[in-house]
Amino acid sequence: MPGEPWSSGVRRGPDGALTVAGVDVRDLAVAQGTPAYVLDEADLRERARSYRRAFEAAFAEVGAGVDVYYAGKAFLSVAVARWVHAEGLRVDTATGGELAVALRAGVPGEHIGLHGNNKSDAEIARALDAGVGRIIVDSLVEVERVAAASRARGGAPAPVMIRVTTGVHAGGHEYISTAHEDQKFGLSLATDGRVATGAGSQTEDSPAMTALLAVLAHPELELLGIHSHIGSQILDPSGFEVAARKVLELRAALAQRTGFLVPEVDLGGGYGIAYLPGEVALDPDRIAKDVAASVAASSADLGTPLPRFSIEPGRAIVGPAGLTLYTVGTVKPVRVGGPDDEAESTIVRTYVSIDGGMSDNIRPALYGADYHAELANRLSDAEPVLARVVGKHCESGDIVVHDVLLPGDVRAGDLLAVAATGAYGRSMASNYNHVPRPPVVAVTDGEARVLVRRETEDDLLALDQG
Ligand SMILES: Cc1ncc(COP(=O)(O)O)c(C=O)c1O
Ligand SMILES: N[C@@H](CCCC[NH3+])C(=O)O
Repeated sequence: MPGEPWSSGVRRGPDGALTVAGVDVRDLAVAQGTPAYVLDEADLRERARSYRRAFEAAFAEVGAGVDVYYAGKAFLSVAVARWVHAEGLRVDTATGGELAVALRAGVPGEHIGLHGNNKSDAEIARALDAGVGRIIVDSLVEVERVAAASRARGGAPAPVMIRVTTGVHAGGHEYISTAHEDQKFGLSLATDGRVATGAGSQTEDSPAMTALLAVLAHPELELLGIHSHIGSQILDPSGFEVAARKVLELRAALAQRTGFLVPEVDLGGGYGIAYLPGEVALDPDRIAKDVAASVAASSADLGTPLPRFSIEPGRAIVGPAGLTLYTVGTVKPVRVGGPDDEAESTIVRTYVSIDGGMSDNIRPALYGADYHAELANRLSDAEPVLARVVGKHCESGDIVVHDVLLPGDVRAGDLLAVAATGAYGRSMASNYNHVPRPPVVAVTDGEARVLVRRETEDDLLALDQG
């Protein structure tokens, strides 16, 4: 330490305690309590900058422009939206709630995109009223719904992208892979026997082509682009190139059919990070160069000029910048294997219970995700034990770290830090067992500042109408 999977501001202080951006975690625990999400601002901003610079440089090299949208679903607060926007990123939102946060942060509407497979009329209306730069349409019915909302406003045509599913399946877990056919997102590129309803065609069209034609048939809509997101926590980048090729083929086919060349292609997010020591995150420079070269080659093959591109990284910007700080409570050795009568071959796992759990990090329970933890308030030379870090919830799957070596003298009152929890931790947190959600505390140049305050029991009781 430091090094992956920790944020770049993590160090061991002279007495062995962790510091983040110059803030001692023991002071943080006293001032903010635990559990607490700790966000290293400089690290987050640097990742935002490096993605933007890498993609701008690589795409400029092949003659294309690119915009980087931060995927707010990973974690969005007003401050984070401001930081990423100040670093030249735009903001991708998935709901009216995320849109509200981006707008509160002062991100201009034209720098915001709105996603969602089931947008409400209110969300569509709010996006149009805010003048969002793009609504990413997820179904054929939504083409009509956005067109009707745009018509009702009578202003400029609403800028839309069509989200397509390319069949490319990438990412760590089925639930976070989003471009295979049998799931709820987007419109398939595969022809499935349906006949196009747009442009008087007699040929069978894919749902994706049908939707593009439907958008073109609506004067209230401006067909801005085609969108593809293939999954999340992707460590093998070849899927991005295959998916991009399929989208560019669709764009060329539409141009051949209608003469309209879609101006933008969004390649989605999904860039994988390191969660464990020894894991290697995708390198933005490498991936940007490879994808840019590949889309340039595909466009040349297809004989179409390059579109403008965009990408939507979430996890890669905020994930490694965050850690969660917990206080250890019960420590319990449990015999988990080996014949009962042969003590020397028995495996003992030490269950280390912390004061949070699946309510602040659902990813291990939901995806089997692995995390890394370290003793944070001190160093110890005690013999390591095989530990499982578990939460306080009434659920045996309430595991935060499946397997980790911790010093054998780990005890109640110690602090544990779990690395790389910045993405999809707070944003997927719940109140299971009426546990209030932890605060998000930013650390910058030796100072700590609360971005999202800790929930209280009063907050929970205030919702209960008796
Ligand atoms: C459409 C879209 N864009 C961007 C993202 C962000 O993905 P990640 O956080 O893996 O970069 C997601 C989530 O997987 C998504 O569904
Ligand atoms: N929530 C997922 C990532 C997003 C899934 C699809 N948009 C995770 O924690 O990995």
